[in-house]
Amino acid sequence: MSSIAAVGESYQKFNPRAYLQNNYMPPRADFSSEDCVVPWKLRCLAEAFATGDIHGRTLIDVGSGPTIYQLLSACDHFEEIIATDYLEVNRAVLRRWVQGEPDGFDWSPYIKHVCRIEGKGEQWKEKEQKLRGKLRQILPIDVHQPEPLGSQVCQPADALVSTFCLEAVSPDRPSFERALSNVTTLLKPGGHFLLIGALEESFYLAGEAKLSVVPVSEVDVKEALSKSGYRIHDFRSYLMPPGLKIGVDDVSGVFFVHAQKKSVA
Ligand SMILES: C[S@@+](CC[C@H](N)C(=O)[O-])C[C@H]1O[C@@H](n2cnc3c(N)ncnc32)[C@H](O)[C@@H]1O
Ligand SMILES: O=[N+]([O-])c1ccc2c(c1)CN[C@@H](CO)C2
Repeated sequence: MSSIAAVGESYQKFNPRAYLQNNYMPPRADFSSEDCVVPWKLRCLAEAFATGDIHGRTLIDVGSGPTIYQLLSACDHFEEIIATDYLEVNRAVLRRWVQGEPDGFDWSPYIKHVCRIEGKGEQWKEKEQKLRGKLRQILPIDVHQPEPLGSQVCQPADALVSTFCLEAVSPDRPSFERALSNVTTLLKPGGHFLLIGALEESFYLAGEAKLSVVPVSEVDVKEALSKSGYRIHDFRSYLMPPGLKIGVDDVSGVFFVHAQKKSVA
């Protein structure tokens, strides 16, 4: 079995609820301290969109998983947001959230926090409804395919977001770079890409699943982006404090990149 096929096989055991419990509940989701990793991620995204440089008709989120936090600051700047994931179990979690089904994960602390740091006086229920209204497509994706969205005819998006996907689904660095190149075909020239990921991580747990991760450094990420024809506007790193190393992975830190796909020269 190819190493990429092995990755796909390992994801069959991925448990969304366990994944959310591990990464999106306290201690990693502690909104009382700006030093905590989840507020840091939300601030990076809010500040990137607050520049006003990133806007348009369509934004695609690559490898959404069972989470929506990564779209909260985007939803004011795009008419349509397309979420994507490899697993139906994750796409179903997102569909249930969009439909407002009661038994899902409680994202309200995240929505309240983003409304607070955006400082526009927006009510959290307003932002929740706005995102639900814009999240119109939840599509299957495979970043290892040259056309990651397959036959779904999608005109290139104005922007991409992707959080903790590429390194978590690539068996090695060449595969990581190819996946980035593949997803870049989804983005129009001049389009913006907001990428968040794990630094120097080799595995993470999601219930029964133990997923392999290709360890990447800042330099690796910058090199991959440069090879795929991006200009980097902003690159930030967060060092995972010992108190947030809770055994669910061996992540050393988190990176945030605001990159722009060069227009054809
Ligand atoms: C670590 S999770 C990231 C979830 C979410 N974006 C976040 O910020 O927590 C990685 C996601 O990549 C998805 N995935 C697995 N294989 C993939 C592939 N070949 N192409 C695209 N996504 C894939 C998984 O289903 C999972 O939802
Ligand atoms: O600290 N965090 O907020 C956080 C959130 C999600 C994830 C991590 C850390 C580390 N592992 C990745 C999967 O490779 C998923």
